[in-house]
Amino acid sequence: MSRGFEIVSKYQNDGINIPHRTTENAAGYDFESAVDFKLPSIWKLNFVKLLWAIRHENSLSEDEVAKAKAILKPYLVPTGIKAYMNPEEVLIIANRSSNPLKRGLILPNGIGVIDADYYNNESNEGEIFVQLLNFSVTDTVIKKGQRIAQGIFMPYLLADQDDLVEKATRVGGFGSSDK
Ligand SMILES: O=c1ccn([C@H]2C[C@H](O)[C@@H](COP(=O)(O)OP(=O)(O)OP(=O)(O)O)O2)c(=O)[nH]1
Ligand SMILES: [Mg+2]
Repeated sequence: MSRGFEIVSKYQNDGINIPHRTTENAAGYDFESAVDFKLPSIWKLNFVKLLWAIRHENSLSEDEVAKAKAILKPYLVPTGIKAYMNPEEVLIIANRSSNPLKRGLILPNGIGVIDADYYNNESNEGEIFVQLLNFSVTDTVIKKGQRIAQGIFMPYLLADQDDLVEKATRVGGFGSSDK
């Protein structure tokens, strides 16, 4: 086995491009968005009211809480891509440097960790998603095919105590191993 990318079944006929490097020595394979989307600016949130309520222990209405949660919740950008790799390798998803500068986009998880056993998992076939938040003052529009993040394959090391805990089989992502 080696490492590489495949298109997830449901996107087979959607014109998805396999992640690619743009220059000879680029470390990152650029991932494109599989959809058009608009990310609202987080400043649409009424921070003054929110802070006032927290400071003065006034409770917010259910509507206000729901709106705040919706705006502050990271958007999961589908890529239509899955990645296979050797067991002791990982794919690190990192932001593009131009994202915060030009588009106000950050990865709220810092980096994304794509595990080798995420590939072809039973719940979503191992589709890679990129978490994004828009901290700029305007909404950001991203078109299908626009590059949104980069993936870097890396080897990882095991700790001496690794065998002490029995390992489960991965069934999905985003908290699927929570008890
Ligand atoms: O930006 C990301 C981060 C993770 N994942 C997928 C691949 C990864 O293998 C899986 C689990 O990620 P992680 O272990 O970081 O998240 P978790 O919250 O610990 O979820 P789990 O309980 O499923 O391990 O989710 C993505 O598609 N994009
Ligand atoms: Mg995990």
